[in-house]
Amino acid sequence: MDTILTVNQLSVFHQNAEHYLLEDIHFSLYRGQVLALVGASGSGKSLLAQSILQLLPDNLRQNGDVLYSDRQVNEHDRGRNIVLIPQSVEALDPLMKVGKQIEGLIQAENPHQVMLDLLAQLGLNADIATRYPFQLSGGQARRVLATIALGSPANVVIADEPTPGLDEEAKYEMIALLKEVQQAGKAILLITHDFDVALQLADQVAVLDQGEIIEVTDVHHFSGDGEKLVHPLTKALWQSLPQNLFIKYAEKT
Ligand SMILES: Nc1ncnc2c1ncn2[C@@H]1O[C@H](COP(=O)(O)OP(=O)(O)OP(=O)(O)O)[C@@H](O)[C@H]1O
Ligand code: NI
Repeated sequence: MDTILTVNQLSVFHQNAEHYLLEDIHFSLYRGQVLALVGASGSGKSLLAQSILQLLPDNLRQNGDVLYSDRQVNEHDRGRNIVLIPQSVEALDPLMKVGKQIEGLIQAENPHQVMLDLLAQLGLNADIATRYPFQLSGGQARRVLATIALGSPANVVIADEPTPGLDEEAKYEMIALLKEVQQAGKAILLITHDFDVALQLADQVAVLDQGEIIEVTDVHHFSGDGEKLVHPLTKALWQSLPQNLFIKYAEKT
């Protein structure tokens, strides 16, 4: 398969300390693939996204490799080759109309038309383009964020916690939006602590624990008793899903 993003021996640490926040991270993301990165709160998921995007806070440093198409990622890749779906519309410019912000990302001869097509594709009325971010409903906002990923020329999309605090319906809408992004041929690094969302979207799942990746595995390995999973924590994660607790209970009775 064709690798689009490779992370190799990546570490992130405090400027003045020996302590590692991420240690020896390695994985590959293939063209058109969804890799879910799961892990508990504080395990380092967002830091990993920031280090891939070269956006770490000033007090942190990184070393190791982040390769886009076999060369080191740099700031110019941001937005062009690798794009972040922000967690909320708060990441948008509050003073600029939504349509202009989407258009700004589109590299096509007629960005306005492409923007209108994308809105229509996602079931949004064209007048959304004339609104400011604060004038969007929650559902509209999520779709606008998805247009950012679809409109950008980037082949790699990083989605950091796209489904926090959403009710079931909104969660499934976000999953459907991300599927559209994937069908557009983009690779997605899906960061989530909602393991259920990861299983619905991902081809591969990487499990992060205290700054280290303990397992990268095919999503199909999450089946049965988890006998194809290697690390005890990965197995525990699988077995803790509500539907699996039910299976265990049913087997015992
Ligand atoms: N700028 C920083 N300086 C020092 N430590 C930081 C900084 N940013 C994050 N950390 C620490 O790094 C660890 C990983 O944080 P990170 O935000 O990546 O976690 P996460 O897995 O995304 O968690 P969540 O699921 O809650 O978003 C945490 O212990 C956090 O306190
Ligand atoms: Ni986070």
